Amino acid sequence: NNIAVARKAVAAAAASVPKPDLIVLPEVWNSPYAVTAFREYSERVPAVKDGAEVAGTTEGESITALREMARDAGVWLIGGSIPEIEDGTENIYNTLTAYNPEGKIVAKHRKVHLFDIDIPGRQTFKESETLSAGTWLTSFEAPFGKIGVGICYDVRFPEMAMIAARQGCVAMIYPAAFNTTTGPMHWTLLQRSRANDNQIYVAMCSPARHPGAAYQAYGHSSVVNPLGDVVAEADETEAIVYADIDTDMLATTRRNLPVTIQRRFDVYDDVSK
Ligand SMILES: NC(=O)CCC(=O)C(=O)O
Repeated sequence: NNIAVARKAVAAAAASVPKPDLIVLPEVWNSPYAVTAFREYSERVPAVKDGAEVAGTTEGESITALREMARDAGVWLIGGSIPEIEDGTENIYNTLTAYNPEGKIVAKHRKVHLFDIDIPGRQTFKESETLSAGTWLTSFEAPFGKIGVGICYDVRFPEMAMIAARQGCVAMIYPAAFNTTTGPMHWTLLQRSRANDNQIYVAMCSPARHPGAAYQAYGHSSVVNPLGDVVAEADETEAIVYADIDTDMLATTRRNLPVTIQRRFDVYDDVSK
């Protein structure tokens, strides 16, 4: 089943030399990516406050498995996302959890921007038919730098990445599942845009394409550096991609092209007005 596949992939990534500090899984890896499946595959996810789990909350089997994967491999893990069912409201969210090498949850993000699009004859999807939207932005501190997270369609909203960069994040990481219509159009462009605008690393991790699936994932997990160069990219088949987060390279980019300190917030009006 999918938990066994994820376990094997995390163990394989962790066994590579040099051993990675951080491993990332894709969006909705424990369920078909279908609005009709989210409730059936949903699980409880512990609450997280100020980077620590709130004691006494329950969790489903995928969360328990993700803890074990992080702990067994001794790595930081962004555990992709799974459908979450919320205690009390029974609302469903598309929820990401991140773990430290002790298997403790350090961040919980609910997809803020729901994927509701209609490109006639090509791609129609309406997450809001069964999902509710998250209401907060999420980042966590790790020894290799502060990491901001979003989920898939969140990458289209530049404000999220800009806020993360301004709060000191060195990377934005998005578990994602674009499709064969919007993937070729925008998958790479969006990552390069978020990276170049903010001079940070940007990574997106996708499920591999599955010929039998109703939703054809684009694949192409990739990593883009602060100059906007693609430094690692898979194709549409199952793969593990590796890249370094080089904070010296990030600093050099910002020194050579100092846009991060040249912004004119005294001239820009508040974009939300
Ligand atoms: N799962 C998603 O949010 C898909 C987003 C997508 O394909 C896009 O084009 O944006």
